Amino acid sequence: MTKLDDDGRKSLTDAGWTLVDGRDAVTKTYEFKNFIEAFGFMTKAAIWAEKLNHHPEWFNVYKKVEVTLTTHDVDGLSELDAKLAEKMDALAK
Ligand SMILES: C[C@H](O)[C@H](O)[C@H]1CNC2=NC(N)=NC(=O)C2=N1
Repeated sequence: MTKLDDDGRKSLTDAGWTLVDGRDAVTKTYEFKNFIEAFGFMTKAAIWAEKLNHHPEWFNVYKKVEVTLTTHDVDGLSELDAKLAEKMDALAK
């Protein structure tokens, strides 16, 4: 697996993901209507994460879910982060 190229990084930031300081990773905070919506999103995202064998770092408080994506295997962003980000954005709609 290789690191995500510049076009891939631009697509992520265009989609509202923010590059993390001091780390090759992106982050986004989703806010839902309530805890059930937030947890429903996490449940669906978890199934996709297993399917892709690529797992988010995330933190949930009530209706907010903070997600950070990076690939430990390449010590930075990879195509898998782009794929999971796209999936999560679709699930959060
Ligand atoms: C052995 C297994 O395939 C790896 O540990 C997978 C699992 N999930 C993963 N998730 C993430 N975010 N990065 C990885 O490098 C990664 N590697």
